[in-house]
Amino acid sequence: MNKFVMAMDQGTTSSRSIIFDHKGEIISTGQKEFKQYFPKAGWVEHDPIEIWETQAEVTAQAIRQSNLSAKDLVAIGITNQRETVLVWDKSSGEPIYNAIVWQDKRTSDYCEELKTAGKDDLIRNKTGLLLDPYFSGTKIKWILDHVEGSRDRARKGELICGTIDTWLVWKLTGGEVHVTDVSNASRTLLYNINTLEWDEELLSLFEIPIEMLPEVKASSEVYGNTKCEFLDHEVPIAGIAGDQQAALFGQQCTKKGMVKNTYGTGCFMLMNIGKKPVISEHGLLTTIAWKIGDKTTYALEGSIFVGGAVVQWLRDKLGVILSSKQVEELAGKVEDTEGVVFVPTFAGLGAPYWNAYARGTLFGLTRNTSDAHIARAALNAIAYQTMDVLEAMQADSDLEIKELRVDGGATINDILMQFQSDVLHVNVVRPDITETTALGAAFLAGLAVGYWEDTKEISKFWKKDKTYEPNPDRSKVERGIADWKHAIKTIQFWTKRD
Ligand SMILES: Nc1ncnc2c1ncn2[C@@H]1O[C@H](COP(=O)(O)OP(=O)(O)O)[C@@H](O)[C@H]1O
Ligand SMILES: O=P(O)(O)OC[C@H](O)CO
Repeated sequence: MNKFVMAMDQGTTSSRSIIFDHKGEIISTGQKEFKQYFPKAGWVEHDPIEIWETQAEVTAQAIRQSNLSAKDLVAIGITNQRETVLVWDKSSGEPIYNAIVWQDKRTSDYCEELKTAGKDDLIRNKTGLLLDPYFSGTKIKWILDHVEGSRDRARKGELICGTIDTWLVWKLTGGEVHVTDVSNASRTLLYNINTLEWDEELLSLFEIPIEMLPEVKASSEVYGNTKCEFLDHEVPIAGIAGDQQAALFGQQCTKKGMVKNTYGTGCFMLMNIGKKPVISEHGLLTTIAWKIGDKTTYALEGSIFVGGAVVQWLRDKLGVILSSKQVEELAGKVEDTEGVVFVPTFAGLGAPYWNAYARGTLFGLTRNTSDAHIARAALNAIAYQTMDVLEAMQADSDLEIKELRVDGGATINDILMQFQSDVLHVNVVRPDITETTALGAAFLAGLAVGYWEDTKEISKFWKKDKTYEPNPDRSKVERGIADWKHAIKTIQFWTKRD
């Protein structure tokens, strides 16, 4: 078939557009990093215009590179960094404030207030989430509280809001379509995952006018056609999913009990739990994986805020490596960390501990500690955090996980992947195409327009690249795990709330 599907993958650090063929293989890719803004300690913002412009640029780039035109695309699927949210003027299209990013902690104190007021259970039962600044709801409230007159304007329907999928669809359709999908809505703290509706009680709690929210749709359907100059032909936008849910779909974890972990800026482990939500008792989130037709699939999720970002920190702040790739060479200079434990909680502790105030800490330094030990400890920390989440997931689901499918930028690192398998004592399997997030969005879009018939057809495209098998000798790894658990307890103890 001489037609193709494009996925737009708007991530935390870069915008990507990828064209796939009918076999799910990559034809071309455009990618561009954009600026991160850190206006205060714990605050993270993106410029929505830069997000849109980089996405437009990489889309044009991917089309150019493939020698195709927009006419050759049957559909576009959108996948996005989740929870990051913005508010904009409906008539002018101007954002009224920067997008507040998922990593941003400015609403920590407000979340604590709500916890003290006993709102945890209400939130958990309706949304599957927790009171943490990670999610969009308190960020929207912050914008409405701080941009003068904005709440009134929102009530009058002059201002609208959305996560990044909503912003991109709105821009792509020339301001005509204001929608999101269930997977993104389920990250806002405002969406009831049982009734599949915006929840009035929560909207009133956060003082967010319903008029400003997008319409919530399935993850695989035609939302509208593109109307923008860099695409010389109208293309249906036919798939939307948050990036971690898209990766679950791209990894073909379509059966209950299947699990994937994505190693990007953060790490996100998701388990397909089937057609009914299960509320976690071990610090995980319940979220909507996707909705296809009238069938909603749910997932349990463990969100780790700092994954590959610790490698960026070694590169950009510590300066011990020049590129992320070099971390493997540096860490490979030593056999182990010599007792150094690095807990890189630069953005608070996520699952399963949830402590928004925790900050990064290095333990066990000696006169012999070198940059190589710290680099190795940084990689180990990614694996240990994943272990904590997997333990919680096994406890919640009563399932023993035998295989972990992995993807994302950091899975290229053999030291990390082998250590991950050793620590978890399960096979870690990396697929041929590690761009599973984009692939998942492409699948959702292609299914909606009949490019692929059903999930059975696309399941054939998942191919294994490499399996990392655990080392049977666990003596050394057990010692490291004990040190890690001790470090996590110490961090919780040390954390100050001023
Ligand atoms: N060889 C490597 N070893 C470990 N981490 C790496 C390596 N190469 C890239 N990374 C990390 O992977 C992340 C980028 O992965 P990606 O999937 O593109 O993330 P995102 O979608 O969050 O932007 C960065 O945080 C980077 O530091
Ligand atoms: O952009 P990523 O890949 O770092 O993903 C971010 C997550 O969606 C945050 O929940």
